[in-house]
Amino acid sequence: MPAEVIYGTEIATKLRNELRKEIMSLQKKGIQPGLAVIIVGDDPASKVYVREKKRASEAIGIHSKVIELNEATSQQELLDKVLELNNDSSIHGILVQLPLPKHIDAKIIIESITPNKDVDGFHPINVGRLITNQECFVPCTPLGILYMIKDKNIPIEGKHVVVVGRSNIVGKPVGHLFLNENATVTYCHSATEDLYNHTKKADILISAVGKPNLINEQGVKDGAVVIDVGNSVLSSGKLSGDVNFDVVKEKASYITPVPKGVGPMTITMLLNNTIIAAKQS
Ligand SMILES: Nc1nc2c(c(=O)[nH]1)N[C@@H](CN(C=O)c1ccc(C(=O)N[C@@H](CCC(=O)O)C(=O)O)cc1)CN2
Repeated sequence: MPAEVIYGTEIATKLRNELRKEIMSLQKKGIQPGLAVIIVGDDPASKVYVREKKRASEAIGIHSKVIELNEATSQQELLDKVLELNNDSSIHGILVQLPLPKHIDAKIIIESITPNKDVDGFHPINVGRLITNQECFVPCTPLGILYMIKDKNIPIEGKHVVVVGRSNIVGKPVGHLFLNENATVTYCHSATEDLYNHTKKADILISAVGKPNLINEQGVKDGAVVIDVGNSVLSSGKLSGDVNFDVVKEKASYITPVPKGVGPMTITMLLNNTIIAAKQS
C-alpha cells in the first residue's frame, strides 16, 4: 500500500488557528506578542520567507516588525540593531534571516541575541539546553518535524531515527530532539560511507541535505516514515526535495512531500516560539 502523505500545510493551518485563539486570550491579559525579523541584503528566497513570516504573524495577531538592511551593512551596524531589539520591551522574539552576506559572521550575530528572545533557537545557550534536554527554544524546522510526527501518532520511543545532514539549523538539532524523545539516533553526512547501509535501517528517515534524488527506494526500509527537508530549486524552476517521492512513497508508511510538507511547519513553529517568548517575558 502506498504511504500516507503528511501535508505540513494542513497541520500548520490547524495549529495556526489554535495559536490565534491563544493570542486572543493573551491580549485580554494585556500581553501583545511581538516578533522582529532582520534581513540583510537581497537574497530572493530570503525575501520571500521574511515576507511570509510577517504575513503569517499578522494573520494570527502577532505584532511584526521587519528590518531590511542593505547588503553593505557592517557587522557592527547589525549588532547595534540586535542590541536595540534586545532592549525593546514590545519585541519578544528576534530573528536574523540566514544566510547573511559573507562579510558578516553569523555566529557573532546569533550570540548577540538575548537567549530569551532567540525564537530561532540558534543561540549556543539554547543549543546547549536542547542537548542537555532542558526547556529551551528549539529550532523551528526540527520542532515542526516532531510536531508532524506526533500529530500522526507515529511512535518515536525506541525507534531508529536516521538523520542525513548535520547543519546547525536542521540536522544536528533534529537528532537531539528525537534523542530527547528516547529514539536511537544515527547521523549521516557527506563523509558517511555507504549511506544506504544506514538509511535502510531507519524506522524514521529524515533527509536534510539539499540534493535531489539522494534517497531512492533502495535506501528505504519497508514501512519507514520518510521526512524530506530538502528544498532545491531545479533548472526547470521546480522545487525538489532530497527524496525520490514517486518511488519511495510505494515503500514507506508515511512520507512528506516537497513543497507542502515540512516547509510550512517552519514558519508555524516560529509563531509558536514567539508566543512562548511573550508568555515568559
Ligand atoms: N533565521 C533563519 N533563517 C533560515 C531558516 C530559519 O529557520 N531561520 N530556515 C530557512 C528558510 N526558511 C525560513 O526562514 C524557510 C524555508 C522554507 C520554507 C517553506 O515553506 N518552503 C516551502 C516551499 C516554498 C517555495 O515554494 O519556495 C515548502 O517546502 O513547502 C519556509 C521557511 C533558511 N534560513
